[in-house]
Amino acid sequence: MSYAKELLVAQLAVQRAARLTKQVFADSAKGTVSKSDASPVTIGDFGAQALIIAALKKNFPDDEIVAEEEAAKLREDDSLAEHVWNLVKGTRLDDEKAEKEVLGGSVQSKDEMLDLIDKGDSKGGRSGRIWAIDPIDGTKGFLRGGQYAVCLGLMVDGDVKVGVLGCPNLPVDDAAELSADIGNGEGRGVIFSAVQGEGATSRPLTTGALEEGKRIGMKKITDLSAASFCESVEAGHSNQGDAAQIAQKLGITRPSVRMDSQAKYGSIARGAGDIYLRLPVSKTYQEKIWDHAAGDLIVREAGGQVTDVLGRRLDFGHGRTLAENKGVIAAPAAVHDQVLKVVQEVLSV
Ligand SMILES: Nc1ncnc2c1ncn2[C@@H]1O[C@H](COP(=O)(O)O)[C@@H](OP(=O)(O)O)[C@H]1O
Ligand SMILES: [Mg+2]
Ligand SMILES: [Mg+2]
Ligand SMILES: [Mg+2]
Repeated sequence: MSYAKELLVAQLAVQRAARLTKQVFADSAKGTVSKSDASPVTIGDFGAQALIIAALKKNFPDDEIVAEEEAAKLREDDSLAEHVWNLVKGTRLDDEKAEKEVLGGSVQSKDEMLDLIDKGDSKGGRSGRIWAIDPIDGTKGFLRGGQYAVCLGLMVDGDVKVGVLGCPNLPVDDAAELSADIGNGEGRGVIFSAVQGEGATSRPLTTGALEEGKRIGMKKITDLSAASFCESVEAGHSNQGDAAQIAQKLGITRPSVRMDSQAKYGSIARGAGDIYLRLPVSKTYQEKIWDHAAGDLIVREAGGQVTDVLGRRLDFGHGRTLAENKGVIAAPAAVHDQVLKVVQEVLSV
């Protein structure tokens, strides 16, 4: 199997980071601060990013990393940094051997943690090995008590080769009904993974990475009117009015399931939902590569097709953003063209 070591490290790194985010999710104080674009970041985002980068630097010291967060806010506020440091030093896998031998054990000091967080500052691009990290995707969902995902992808020369999504609040059961609810938390926590050319799998977030995942696949739909749509919860992230018109034109009567984060990609990849639409809300917003790299590969390896609203494949080689794409349409390969056509009619593109 290709990229076996990368996959193992990525799965374990996501699993460990998700232990940290789950702890923050359960705590009432999430240490939220506002970023320059007014979006939120929490101690969970910082801590998870530090742990993932520590594991990547130990195993692949020469690889570049594009990660969402930076340590500046923590360097300005020592009590916030201390809070994150307590989480980081207290989080390890149960499997001691995997923790030490694969992930490289704990981070040594608060300063090392801050430096690690800042190692995610690569400009990205089309050459070499570059990891994309979203330590908590769907931070707003995370704060609301909804879905969120810990996301990691490896790109080689601009192409996503390995994708891992840890979704602590999705059901383990691939056959569970599509819903954004998190219930009482029982039976929850799943990792979706894919390696290019080798299919996509899911397995419980809590078991060791040595356990084989189960193959997942998109649902085979012939009648689009019976399809279910997945969309963002946040109206500011995707145009919900346009999506409603598209659904209507396709004859879809079921209401969209609104779910935060790349949990949407994972959900359609395992056939719990059918179509994920992310429709541009502004002319200027550029999607970030860490919001899509893992999900794009997982859906394509599960039998789906992912393009932007102009029908172009997502291009991860343009730096930290998907500068040459607008919006996202992810659907089973057999019906993607049909969906794209209606999207273009409604958006007049
Ligand atoms: N105006 C906008 N349009 C599209 N996506 C946006 C956006 N503003 C923020 N986002 C992104 O939407 C992501 C969440 O996606 P979703 O809406 O599917 O839950 C955020 O990830 P983070 O939560 O990691 O910051 C953020 O990067
Ligand atoms: Mg964010
Ligand atoms: Mg994100
Ligand atoms: Mg994030």
